[in-house]
Amino acid sequence: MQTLLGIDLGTTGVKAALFAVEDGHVIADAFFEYPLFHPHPGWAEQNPSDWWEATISAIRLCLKEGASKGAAAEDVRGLGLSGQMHGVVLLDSNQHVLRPCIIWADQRSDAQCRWITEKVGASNLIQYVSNPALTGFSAPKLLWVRDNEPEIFAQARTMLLPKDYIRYRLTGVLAMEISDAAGTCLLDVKHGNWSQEVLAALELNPSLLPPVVPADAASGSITAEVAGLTGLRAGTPVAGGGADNACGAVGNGVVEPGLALVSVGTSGIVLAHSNSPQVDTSGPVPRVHTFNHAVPDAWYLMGVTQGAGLSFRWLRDNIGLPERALERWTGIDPYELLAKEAESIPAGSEGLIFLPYLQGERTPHLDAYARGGWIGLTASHDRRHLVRSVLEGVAFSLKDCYAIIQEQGLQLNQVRATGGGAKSPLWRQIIADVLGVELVVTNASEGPAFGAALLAGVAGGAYSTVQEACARTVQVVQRTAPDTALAPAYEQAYEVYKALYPALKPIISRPL
Ligand SMILES: Nc1ncnc2c1ncn2[C@@H]1O[C@H](COP(=O)(O)OP(=O)(O)O)[C@@H](O)[C@H]1O
Ligand SMILES: O=C(CO)[C@@H](O)[C@H](O)COP(=O)(O)O
Repeated sequence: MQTLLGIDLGTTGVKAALFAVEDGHVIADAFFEYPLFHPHPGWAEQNPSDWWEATISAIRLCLKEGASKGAAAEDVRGLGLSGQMHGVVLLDSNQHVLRPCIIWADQRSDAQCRWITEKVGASNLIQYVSNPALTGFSAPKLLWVRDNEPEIFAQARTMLLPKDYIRYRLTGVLAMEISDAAGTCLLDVKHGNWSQEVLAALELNPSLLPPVVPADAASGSITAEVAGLTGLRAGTPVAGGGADNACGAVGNGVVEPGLALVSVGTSGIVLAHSNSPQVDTSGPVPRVHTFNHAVPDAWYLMGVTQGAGLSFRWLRDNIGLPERALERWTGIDPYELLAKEAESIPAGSEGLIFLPYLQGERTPHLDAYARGGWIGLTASHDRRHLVRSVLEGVAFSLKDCYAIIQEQGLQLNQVRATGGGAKSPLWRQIIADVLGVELVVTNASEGPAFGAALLAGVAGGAYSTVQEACARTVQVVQRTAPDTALAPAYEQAYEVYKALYPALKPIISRPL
């Protein structure tokens, strides 16, 4: 059987999944977690060596399960990589990692964002890279290292993004794939090459950046050493792959105008496919990002909620302790138990509002220092209200993203839902109700790993284009219609939610 292997290097862990070329069905999968470190409030780091070990373990386990079902490792036609965006991995002249990766969620580089904006000029920056300087992006993180760890920066010869580091370990090739490179704030997103203007203004040596490679073509192949470690055939092609959100879009068939994606992972996003690199010009600074898609000559507009699934995970780990304990004995998913409790509370959580700004916020506030919280607590609220209000608060933040995307004049015919949070029927329903739109779920249960595998299929010639790959393999399996009877309750709660950030900004937006 001809197969494709997709790897998704997420924030929580890495997934490897094996798919049939013919119809995209899942043959086997494996998932390994790794730690996330917060050495200071607002900082977020991971160890590339943890990613690498987990990736090898996931590939081995996935291929073992595949072999037991008749899918031999030697028949893997190609491997595709997807990963969390924006993280900075620095390598020295021997390609050794110099420090832990500063990941997308890290908020330490606000001063560097202001410096970039001043040096390049706010409007020039939009002209050159189509996006403002935000703490989430890579360039400010790189400059933070230059400003604060000069001895490490002096040794740095190459900057890679998380999944591109895994590419290097799998193939020996140093490259940055285009949809991920778009999130560095150094890529000319309109033309798909490094912005020499921005590099010069920031006094960055262009040799730090590896070549930009396409998403749907081979970028290298599995080395003999990795073949020995995993059972893959040496020489198996490794496609460029894509940023996790771009691969999530491909895996869900969001590869043409009119389609949008809502993803509830650690972060939450709303993205819409676009055939041009259009930028949000309705405010002083673009509040949604313009990035290259993993589809050639296409882009997407994307709004980001920094703490979507993160908020629910925080609640599970700090308030859902009984459910966590029960999980150890019964294996029952604590998220499901907590969501069950929330079902008994009416829409709007009886006036309790949660602000999900646990690691700052991007869309719409672009505020690295924003902090979260509950507002409106009364003695009649109980734990169930806490849970429901978290799910609703994340949905309100996604509505902020969706509203700005709608303002861009893109015709949106269908919104597809994906990510760990979208597995929950209650959370999906709340998001559909709050956005006032039907949410469609596809068979892409493996999310970005599926998209990455489809890109490998295009690279290896199994499919002629990304669109053809999606047409052959992606199907709609479920629809969640908005409950119009609940619209007034949610609209009322959203009005309060929207008023809270500006009112509380002087108190909740303070350097950490
Ligand atoms: N059964 C579930 N019900 C509701 N939310 C869930 C469930 N399982 C996972 N999640 C949410 O999904 C998040 C992880 O999503 P995932 O797409 O795996 O994230 P990432 O790509 O960031 O690692 C968790 O933080 C949690 O909030
Ligand atoms: O920073 C962004 C997008 O700009 C995040 O979406 C990261 O790409 C991480 O994604 P998840 O791990 O939450 O899926």
